[in-house]
Amino acid sequence: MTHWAHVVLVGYGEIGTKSSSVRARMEARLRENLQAVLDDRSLDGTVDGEWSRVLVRDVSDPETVAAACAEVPGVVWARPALACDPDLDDIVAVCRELAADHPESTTFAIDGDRTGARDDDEFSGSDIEREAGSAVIDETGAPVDLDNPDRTYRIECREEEAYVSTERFDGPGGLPLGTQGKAVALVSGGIDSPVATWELMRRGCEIVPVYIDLGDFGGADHRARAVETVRKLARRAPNFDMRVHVVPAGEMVDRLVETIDDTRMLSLRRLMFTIGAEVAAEEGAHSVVTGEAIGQKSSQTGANLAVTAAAIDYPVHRPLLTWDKTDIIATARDIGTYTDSTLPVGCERVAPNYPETNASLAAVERAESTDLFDLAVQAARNRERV
Ligand SMILES: Nc1ncnc2c1ncn2[C@@H]1O[C@H](COP(=O)(O)OP(=O)(O)OP(=O)(O)O)[C@@H](O)[C@H]1O
Repeated sequence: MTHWAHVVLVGYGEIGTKSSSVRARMEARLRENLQAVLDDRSLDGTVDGEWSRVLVRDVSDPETVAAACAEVPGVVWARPALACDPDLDDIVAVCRELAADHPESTTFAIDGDRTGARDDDEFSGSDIEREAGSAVIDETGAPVDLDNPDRTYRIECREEEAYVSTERFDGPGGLPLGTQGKAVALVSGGIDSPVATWELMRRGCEIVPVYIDLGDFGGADHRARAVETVRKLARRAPNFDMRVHVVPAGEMVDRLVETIDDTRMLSLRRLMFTIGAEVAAEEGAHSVVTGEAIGQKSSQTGANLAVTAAAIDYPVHRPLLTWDKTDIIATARDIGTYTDSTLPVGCERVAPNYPETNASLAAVERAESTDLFDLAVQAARNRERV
């Protein structure tokens, strides 16, 4: 009787290219983040570490655990697998087991590897492929298709243990969250800013989410939408505090609308960046992130992006700068923020009738009174966490 256990294998990409000390640190962080997601979702599973692999043991629902792992930054793929002794007969027996639910009239391939030290007379990766292949044919009668198989039996035989899997969940790649410092993300709850926030998370940045309440020009439903999109993202990082910093900026916006006309939207953006920079200074973040894309709106022409970023000394990161809207929407759907982002919210227009598309920094600055920036900083300091 072959003994096997349900596990989930987790593969990562870029972490593997790091020096051994960086890699050890990143792997440890990834393990911690994965365990936090499983615990947060009350899924059975203990994250265990092995060289160049992260493995989840003691799982009772391998598919759900693998799907959850595949949501975590740094993960390239997750596979529900059966683990057995690194013995050819055992591996073949496990393949037979998995072949029991081989879908009818579908083709297959075996992709087998053997790693680690072994004697010359021991079995090789090709032996695994040949023996496992015959077993699957024997069980199912299914035809082999090495180029475009419907199902691949992936077998990894290591020194200590072998793993057999037929299913793969693709992850987001990137780096483990918490390895690249903190970034302030300006989150409006629209379609773009949650995607931009996610891009920074995906590259390992801890996020300080900031929603700017525009007073009469914003509204409770606007804010609820922003908070809900951040909550969706936070499910992927429950061991980080992603409560939203809500900045009460009604007075600042009223003053802006009273005093500035054509260049108002650029000044609004500059005030938002000022708020972002103030929060970044207080929270120890290295940058401010927005969902802006070149040419998407009048305030986002190339010239205008330069003018708005000049308001602060912190770098303004715009990960969606070159993305087309269709790609942004596809990612928003993928990460689960799209539905909340598209809830209709009523809000008054801050935009003037003829917004400037090609402003000079000097012209924008001339129209701005310094008390506007004081109001921005004050609003940032009066923020609340929700
Ligand atoms: N009320 C707000 N609070 C925080 N950040 C905001 C707010 N409004 C806009 N931003 C930031 O400024 C960027 C550009 O603003 P814009 O008016 O184009 O946003 P939007 O269309 O309302 O939302 P999104 O860009 O998220 O789709 C946003 O991507 C976001 O980073």
